[in-house]
Amino acid sequence: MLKVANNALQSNFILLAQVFDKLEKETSRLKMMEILADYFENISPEDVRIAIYLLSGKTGPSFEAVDFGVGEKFVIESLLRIYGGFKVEIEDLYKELGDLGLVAKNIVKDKESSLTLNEVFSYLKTIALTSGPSSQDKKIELLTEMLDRASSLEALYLVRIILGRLRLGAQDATVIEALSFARVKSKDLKPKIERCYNLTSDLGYVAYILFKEGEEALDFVRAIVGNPIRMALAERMENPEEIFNKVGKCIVEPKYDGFRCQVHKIDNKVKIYSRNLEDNTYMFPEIVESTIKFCRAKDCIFEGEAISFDPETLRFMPFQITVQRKRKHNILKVAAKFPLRLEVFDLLYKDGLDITSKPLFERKKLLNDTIVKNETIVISDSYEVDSPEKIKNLFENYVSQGMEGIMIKRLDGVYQAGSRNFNWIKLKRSMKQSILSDTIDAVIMGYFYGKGQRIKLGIGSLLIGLYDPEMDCFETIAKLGSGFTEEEWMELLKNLEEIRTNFKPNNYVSEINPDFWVKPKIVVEVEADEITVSPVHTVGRKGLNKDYLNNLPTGSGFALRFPRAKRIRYDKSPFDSTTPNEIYEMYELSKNKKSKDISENSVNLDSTKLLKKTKMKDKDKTLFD
Ligand SMILES: Nc1ncnc2c1ncn2[C@@H]1O[C@H](COP(=O)(O)OP(=O)(O)OP(=O)(O)O)[C@@H](O)[C@H]1O
Repeated sequence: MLKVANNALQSNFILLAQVFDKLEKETSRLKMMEILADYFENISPEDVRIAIYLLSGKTGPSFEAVDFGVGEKFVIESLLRIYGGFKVEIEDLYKELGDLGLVAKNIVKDKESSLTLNEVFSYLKTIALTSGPSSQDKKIELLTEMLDRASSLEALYLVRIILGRLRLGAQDATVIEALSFARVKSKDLKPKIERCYNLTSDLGYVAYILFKEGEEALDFVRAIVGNPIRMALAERMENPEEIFNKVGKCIVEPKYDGFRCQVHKIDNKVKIYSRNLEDNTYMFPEIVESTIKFCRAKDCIFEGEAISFDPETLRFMPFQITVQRKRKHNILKVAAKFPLRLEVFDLLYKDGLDITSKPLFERKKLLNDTIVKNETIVISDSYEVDSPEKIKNLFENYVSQGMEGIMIKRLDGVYQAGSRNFNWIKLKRSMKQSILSDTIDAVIMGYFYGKGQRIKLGIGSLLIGLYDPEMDCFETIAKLGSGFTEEEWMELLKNLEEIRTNFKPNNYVSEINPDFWVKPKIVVEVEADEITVSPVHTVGRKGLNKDYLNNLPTGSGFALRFPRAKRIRYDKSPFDSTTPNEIYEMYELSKNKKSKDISENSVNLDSTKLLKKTKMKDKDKTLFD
C-alpha cells in the first residue's frame, strides 16, 4: 500500500468529494464561492494547496501538463478487480450511464473511507509518474488500491479526475474570492491574491503562503523562474494624439503578427510559454538553442514575438505558417522551409531578481545587456518618441511594411502581469479600416447543422460567445457562418465533434439552442462590421447592465453584426477571450467613430499592394510578409 506520512491535521478526501458534489449541483457563482470559502477555512494550508490543484483535476498548477496515462480500459480493469463480476456487465453499465465516474460510484461499495487528501494526492502523483516497462500493471494496481479504499462518492470523482473529466465550473476568479473570504470574510484580499497569482500562475502556492504565513507575506511574493508570468496585455486606442495625451513620451515598437513567447532560462534549461501559459517549448527548438548560447544570464525570463520568415525574400510569413509548428511532426519540416526569429521586447527577470516592477526604460536597458547579438533572438525595433506626429509616422511606416500596426508603451510603465491597461496600447491597421476597433476572440459554444450547400458538410454555423470573468460564465455574442473555407469547416467539425456534449454546460448563458453544444475549448478570432445592442445575445447582460447600460432596455446584451471568422486562435484559452468590458469599450469607441468623418482618418491600407512595392533592404529591420 502507498505510504504517506500521517499527520493529525490532515483532512479526509471525502470532504473535498462533498465539495465537488455541491459545486456540481450549484449554478450560482456566489454560492460556489461560499462553499469553497467554508471548506478552505477548515483545512490546513497544505490541504488548501492540494485542494486547489485537485479542483482543476490536476496535481500541480494549471501550467504543468499532467498525464495520468490512464485510459478508460484501465479504469474498467480496475473496477472489474473490485467488482469481481463480468467485464461485460461493467461495459453495459457504462453504456447505460455514459460516465465511468458514475459506473465507479455504482460499483464501489459505499463505506466509511479513511483516505486523506494527501494520500489521494500521492496516489495520483505516483500514477502520473509511473512509467517504463510494466507501468500499465502498476498504474492499474495503484488505481485499484485507491478506488478500493474509497467511498462511492469519492470513487466517482477519482475516476473523473484520472480520466481528465472533472468539470466543476468553479474558475480561478471564484477560487480567489473564496480564499479571500476564508481568510478575512470579505473580498479585500482579492487584489493581493491576484497580484501573486499573476506573477506565479500557481494559485495553490499563493494560497499556501496566505494560510501558512498570513496576508502580509503576500507582499513578498515574486515571480519564479520556470513558472509562467501571466502576460501583460494592451488596451486599444485609435488616435495618435489621444494616445500621446494619455502616455506622454513613450516607446513605439512594431506589432508583429506572430506567436507570443515567454522564454524562461533556468541554468541551461529553457521553457517557452504561450499567450495562454501552455508549455510550447517543443515548437521552437531554434529559440531554445539560441537562448542557451546567447543569453548572458544564469536565470532569466524574457518575452517576444516568434515569427517565421522566408529565408530567400526575408519576408515575415503570416501567423498561419508559424502556427503550423503546433503539430509536432511538422516542426522540422516547417523550420527548414521557414526559419524563425524571436523579436524580443521585454525582460521580466534576471539572475534572481524579479524586475517586473521596474520601469520599461530600465528593463529595456537590462535586456540589451542580456542578449548577445545573434540571428534568432533579436531585440525588437523600439523608438523613444516625444510627439503624436512621430507615433503617426511610425504607424504609417510599419503598416506600409505590412505590419499589423504598432505597440505604444509607457516609458515608465511597469510590467503589469495578467492585466490589460494603458501601459501598453495597440494601434492596429484594422482599427483604421473599420468602424470596429479590433477583432474579437470568441469561444465556440455550439454549432448548427448546415443548410443549403452546407448540408453535405454537416455544419453550417457556430454559436460563439465570450467568457465573462465577472460572472464566471460564457455568454453568447453571435452566430458565425462565414469566413472559413470548406476545408477549414471540415477540420473544425472534426475538432468540435471531440468536444461535443449532450447537455448545455451549466456555465453557459444562452437564449439560443444550437443543434449541438460543445465544451468551451476553441477560440476563434472574428471580424465584424459593428457591435450592436441585442435582445437575444447575452454578452454583458448581467455584468455590465448595472454600471453602463442604464439607458438600454433591461435584458439587452451585445451582438456582432456581420461577423466573419479570421482564424482559429490555438494560442488562446477560452478564458482569454475578449471580455464583455472590452466589447463595451469597443462599442463606445465605434459610436464616437461613426459620428466622425471616417474617410478623413482612413489611409490606403491595401497591404498586398504595399507589400509588392516595398523592397527588401536591411536584413535586420525589414522582414515582413
Ligand atoms: N512589440 C510588441 N509588444 C508586445 N506585444 C506584441 C508586440 N508585437 C506583437 N505583439 C503581440 O500582440 C499581441 C496583442 O495584440 P492583439 O490584440 O493582436 O492580440 P490578441 O491576442 O488578440 O490580444 P491580447 O493579447 O491583447 O488579448 C500580444 O499578445 C503579442 O503577442
